Amino acid sequence: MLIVIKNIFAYMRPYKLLASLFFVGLFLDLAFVSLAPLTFKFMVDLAIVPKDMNMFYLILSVLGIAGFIGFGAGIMSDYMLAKLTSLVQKDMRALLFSRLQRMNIGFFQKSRSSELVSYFSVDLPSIDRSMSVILTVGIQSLSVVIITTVVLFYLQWSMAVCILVGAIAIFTGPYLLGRRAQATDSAYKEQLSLMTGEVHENIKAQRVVKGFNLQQAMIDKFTTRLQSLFVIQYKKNVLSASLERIPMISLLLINFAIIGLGSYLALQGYITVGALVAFFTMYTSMGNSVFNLTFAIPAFTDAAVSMERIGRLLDESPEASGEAPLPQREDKRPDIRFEGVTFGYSEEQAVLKQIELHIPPGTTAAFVGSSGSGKSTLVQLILGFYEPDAGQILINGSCLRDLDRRSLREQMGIVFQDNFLFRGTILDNIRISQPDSSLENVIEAAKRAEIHDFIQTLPEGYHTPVLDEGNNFSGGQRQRIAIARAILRNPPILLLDEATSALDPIAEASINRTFGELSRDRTVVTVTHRLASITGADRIFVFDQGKLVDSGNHHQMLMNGGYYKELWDKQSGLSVSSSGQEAEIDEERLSRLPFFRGMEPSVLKEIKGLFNTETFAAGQPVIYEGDQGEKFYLIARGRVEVTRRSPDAEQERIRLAVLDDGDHFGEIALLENVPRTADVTTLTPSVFLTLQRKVLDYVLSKYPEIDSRVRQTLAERRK
Ligand SMILES: Nc1ncnc2c1ncn2[C@@H]1O[C@H](COP(=O)(O)OP(=O)(O)OP(=O)(O)O)[C@@H](O)[C@H]1O
Repeated sequence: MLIVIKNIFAYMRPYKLLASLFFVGLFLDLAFVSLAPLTFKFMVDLAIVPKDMNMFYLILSVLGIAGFIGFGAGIMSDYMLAKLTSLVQKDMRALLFSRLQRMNIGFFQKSRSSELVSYFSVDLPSIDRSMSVILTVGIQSLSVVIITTVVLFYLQWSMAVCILVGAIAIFTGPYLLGRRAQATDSAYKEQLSLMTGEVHENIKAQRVVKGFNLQQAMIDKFTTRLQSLFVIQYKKNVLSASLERIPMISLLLINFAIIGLGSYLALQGYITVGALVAFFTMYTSMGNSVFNLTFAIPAFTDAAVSMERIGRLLDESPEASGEAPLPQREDKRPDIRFEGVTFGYSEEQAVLKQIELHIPPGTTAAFVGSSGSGKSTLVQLILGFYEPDAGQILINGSCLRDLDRRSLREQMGIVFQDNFLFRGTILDNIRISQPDSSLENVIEAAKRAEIHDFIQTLPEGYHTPVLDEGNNFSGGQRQRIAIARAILRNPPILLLDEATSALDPIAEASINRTFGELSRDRTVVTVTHRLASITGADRIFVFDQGKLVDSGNHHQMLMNGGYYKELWDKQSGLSVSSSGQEAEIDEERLSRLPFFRGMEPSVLKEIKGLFNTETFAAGQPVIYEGDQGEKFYLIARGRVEVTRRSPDAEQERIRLAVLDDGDHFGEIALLENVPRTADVTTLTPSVFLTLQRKVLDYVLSKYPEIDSRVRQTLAERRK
C-alpha cells in the first residue's frame, strides 16, 4: 500500500502547484463534510431545546457559508484531479513508449507484442483508475474517518472505543486476503494478456487459418485458453467480492452495538440528546467513509500489480550503444570488415561461425547460400541489432561495438524482404527515411523504385492512405515503396535483404538496374537466393550452415566449382517469362533431375512439353499434408516453406525446410498416389513448373525401358 502511495506522489512530482491546489480543495471539502454533522449537537442543545431563534439563525448562517466554501473547494479539487491524472497518464505513456524505442531487437523477439500492448491498454488505465479512486475516495474517506474518530471521542469516549474495536475487525479481513487477491489479480492480467495475444495473432493469421482449415482447431485452442482465464477470473471475482462483503458484515455488527450502548447511555443521562443525535449522524458519515474505503482497497491491489509490471519493463536494460561517432572516410564510401565473428541467438547454437570477410569501400558484396545459413543475420549484425559473441565488426576501421548506433544507422539504408508500412499516406511512408525531403525528391525516388507510375493511377496519388500495415497494397508494391524509402535516404551503405523477392521478373530486372546505378558511389551489401541477380557483384560470399565456404566473383567461383557452382547449376536452365506467368525448363536442366538422368534428348524434349506453369501469391498453400498427391513441383522462381503437424499439438506446425529457385518437391507423386507427408506454403510470390503423373505415365508408357528406370530411381529415392 505504501509503495502505491509513494509511486503516486512520485508521478505527481512534476506538477507540484496543481497537486497542492488539489489537496487544499480536497481538505476544505472534506473538513466540511466531516464536521457538518456536529452542527446537530449545537442546533439541538443551544437552539432547539432553549428555543433560541437568534442562535438558530447564527448556526444556519455558519453552516451555509462553510457549505459554500466546502462545495467550491470540492469542485476545484475535481478539476485539478482531472488535469493531474490526465497529465500523469500522458507522461507515463510517453515514458513507456520512448523506453520501448530504446530496447534492443532481442527484447522485442522475446516479448509477445500483445503483452507490450497490454502495458498501454490494461496497466496504464488501471493505474489511472486506481489513482483517481485513491486520491479522492481513498484520501477523503480516510480523513473523514480520522476526523470523525477524534470528534466521536470528544462526544462519547466509550462508544468511540466500541467503534474503534469494530474498525480494526473491518480491516483485518481485507488485510489477510489482500496478498492472495494481489497474486490472483496479477495472474489474471497475465492470462488476459495471453488471450489478447491469441486474438491478435489469430486476426493476423487469417489467411493461413482459412488456407489450412484451422478454424475449429483455433476455436478449440481458444476455448482451452478461455477455460484457464475463466478459472482465474472467477477466483479473482470471489476474492474481490469477499474484500467488499467482509467489511459490510462487520459494519452491521458495529451498528447494532452502537444503537444499544448509545440508547442505554442516554437513558442513564451520561449523554445529552443533542450529542447522541450528533454522534449517530457522525458515525453514519464515518460508516459511509469506511465503506468507501473498502472500495479503495481493490484499487490499491490493482495499482500495485500494474505498477510492478510497468516497473519491470522500465528496469529492462536498453539497447547497448557505444558513444563514438562513426569516423568518415574521405571518399564517403564505408569499409566493412568481419574479424573472426561468431554469433548465436542463443548460447546453445552458433548461427555464424568464425566469419572473416572484407567489403572494401564502394564495392557491392553479395551474401548467398542455403536457407538458414546466416545471411540475414550478418546484415542484422552490420546494423548493430545484435553484438557478436566473439570477434569484431569494423566499420571504417572502428569497432562497431564502440560506435554510437544512431550515427552508424544514419549512414545506412535498408530494404527487407517484409517491409512494414506505417499508418499514414504513401508520401509519409516514403518520406519517413528523410522527413525534410521535398516532394520532387520523393517522386524521383519513387520513379527509380518503379512505383511512381502505379501511384499516379491511384485517385489520391501520393496521398493514398496506407491501411493495416500496408495490406491494401501487394507485396511487390510494398517492397517498391520500401525501396523508394531507401533510395530517398541516399545512404553511404545500402543493405538489401532479399529486396526484390516479391517482384515480378520485369520489375526485378529493372530495379536491379537501379541498384546497379546506385552502387556506383556507395558500399552495397545484398542478400539474395537468386544468383542471376548478383553475377555482377564485386565480391560474392557463399555461406553454408553459418560458415563462409567460398568467396570471389561470379566467374572465378564458377571456374572453381564447389558449392557456388552447385547453387548456380540448381537455378540455371529455368526461365520465367517477363510477365511471370509462363515458366520453362530446358532439356539439359531436366536431365539433371535424378529420375530423368541419362534420358535420350528426344524423350526429354517430349517430357519438357508436359510441364504446366502454376503461379501462387505469397502465403498461399500449395499442397496439404494428407491430400492425395499426383503432381510434381519444380520451383522456377520463388520460395516455399515445408511444414508438418507437430505430433504434440495438432494446430502447431514444425518447419522442415525452406525451398527456393531450382528446388523441387512432391516427386513421389510421380510414382504413385500417396498422401502428402507435409504442407507446402509459399513465402514469396512463386512460379512452379508442375508435372501430372498421369501425363508422364502416358508418355513413358511408350518407352518401357525408360519407364522402369524412372520408377526404379523414384522408388530408391523414396527409401
Ligand atoms: N531472431 C531469431 N531468433 C532465433 N533464431 C533465429 C532468429 N533469426 C534467425 N534465426 C535462426 O538463425 C539461422 C540463420 O537465419 P538467417 O535468417 O540469418 O538465415 P538466412 O541465410 O538469411 O536464411 P533465409 O535465406 O531463409 O532468409 C536460422 O537457423 C534461423 O532459424
